[in-house]
Amino acid sequence: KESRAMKFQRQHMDPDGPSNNSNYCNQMMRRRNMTKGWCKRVNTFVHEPLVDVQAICFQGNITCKNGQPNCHKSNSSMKITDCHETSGSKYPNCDYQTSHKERHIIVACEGNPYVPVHFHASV
Ligand SMILES: Nc1ncnc2c1ncn2[C@@H]1O[C@H](C(=O)NS(=O)(=O)C[C@H]2[C@@H](O)[C@H](n3ccc(=O)[nH]c3=O)O[C@@H]2CO)[C@@H](O)[C@H]1O
Repeated sequence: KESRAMKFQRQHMDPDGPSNNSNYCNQMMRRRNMTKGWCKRVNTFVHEPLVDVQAICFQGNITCKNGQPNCHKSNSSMKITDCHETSGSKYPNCDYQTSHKERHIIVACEGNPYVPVHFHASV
């Protein structure tokens, strides 16, 4: 069974990306298994080293939108790609808009070791 930490890495980590093509999201959403059963509507990939994203758990602690106390905001902005399902997207042909950005990211952390388990938002 996939751990929540590994699920976070599968869904959100791409240190070597992004290849600058507009098809990045269509490729990566399939490759990372987020188009099975339904098209995941929104997903962000982070293009920073895993250790830098794991370090966020020890940076700015903030309350999550859902009231949980275990969210953390990155000190610095990070290279990310936001994937948003297009209006024309129809399962199983999931279609995404690819947007490369630099943003501070907010993750939720859990466990021992205390690691990211949920991508909350980018600001
Ligand atoms: N405090 C917590 N502590 C620990 N765990 C917590 C906590 N809170 C939730 N979980 C858990 O996380 C799991 C999960 O999948 N939550 S999810 O909201 O659906 C994920 C969102 C995110 O993947 C994506 N998104 C969204 C925005 C964006 O910019 N970029 C972007 O990628 O869209 C998804 C839907 O929004 C679920 O098991 C929930 O229990």
